Amino acid sequence: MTITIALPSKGRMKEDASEIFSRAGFTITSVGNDRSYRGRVEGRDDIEIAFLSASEISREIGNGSIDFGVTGEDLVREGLAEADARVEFCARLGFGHADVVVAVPEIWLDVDTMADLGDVAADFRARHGRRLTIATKYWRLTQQFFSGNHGIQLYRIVESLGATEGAPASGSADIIVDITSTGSTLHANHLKILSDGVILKSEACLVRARKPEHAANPVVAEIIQAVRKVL
Ligand SMILES: Nc1ncnc2c1ncn2[C@@H]1O[C@H](COP(=O)(O)OP(=O)(O)OP(=O)(O)O)[C@@H](O)[C@H]1O
Ligand SMILES: O=P(O)(O)OC[C@H]1O[C@H](OP(=O)(O)OP(=O)(O)O)[C@H](O)[C@@H]1O
Repeated sequence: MTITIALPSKGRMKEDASEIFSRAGFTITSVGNDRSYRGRVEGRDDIEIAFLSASEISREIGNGSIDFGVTGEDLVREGLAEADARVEFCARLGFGHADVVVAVPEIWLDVDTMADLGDVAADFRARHGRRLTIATKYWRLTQQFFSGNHGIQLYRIVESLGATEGAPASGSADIIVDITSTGSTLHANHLKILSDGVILKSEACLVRARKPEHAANPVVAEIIQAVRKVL
């Protein structure tokens, strides 16, 4: 059985992901021309490479159409219910670091923790005639964290597909859940992270779709071991 590994075709993870595989002894070349979305590993007919975007990789790993992928943990956990049952996080690769955080306007001086935010959410309708709104593209992680971990039920998610940090200033939401790496975008938008508001510390991971046939395939273990060795 051929094993398919999906690597980011563009974006911030592309170079680092290919580099790790070449250090691990898998030299990747594109099939056809440089813009091709398929590749191969030199000297290996038992491995295929697919070049996809980081978000596509998390989707394809979820439906099992690829065996391995390199993508952000945030994208996998957001894209997949029961992620740990369906995929294995084989290795954390040390790049693509980003924290998924809850951030509120800096001027909310009395709000520093999720418990404080829970109090705000409970009073919100009485004070403002509507629920607290959260701008995010991380629906699943937000619901798990607010409702599951912190018992906060009174909020409404407003879908944001870009410039999430601008939502409180523009009035389209009260607070946000988004990723941050240097913190400069939050700072520029006068937002602060709650002290216990880090939902997930994400980085690029080697992820495997859990498939029964992998147990009998030595190439699967070989790939995991070779990558772990160069970290
Ligand atoms: N500063 C950052 N901004 C956004 N994502 C970051 C940042 N740092 C690391 N990442 C991680 O990079 C991944 C997203 O990468 P990228 O934007 O290249 O992929 P994508 O979502 O497939 O791209 P696109 O949205 O253009 O299709 C996520 O896992 C995210 O956590
Ligand atoms: O904490 P910081 O270092 O400021 O980084 C965080 C920001 O970077 C990303 O946006 P980016 O401009 O990269 O665009 P994207 O959302 O399209 O990836 C992300 O969506 C945040 O807005």
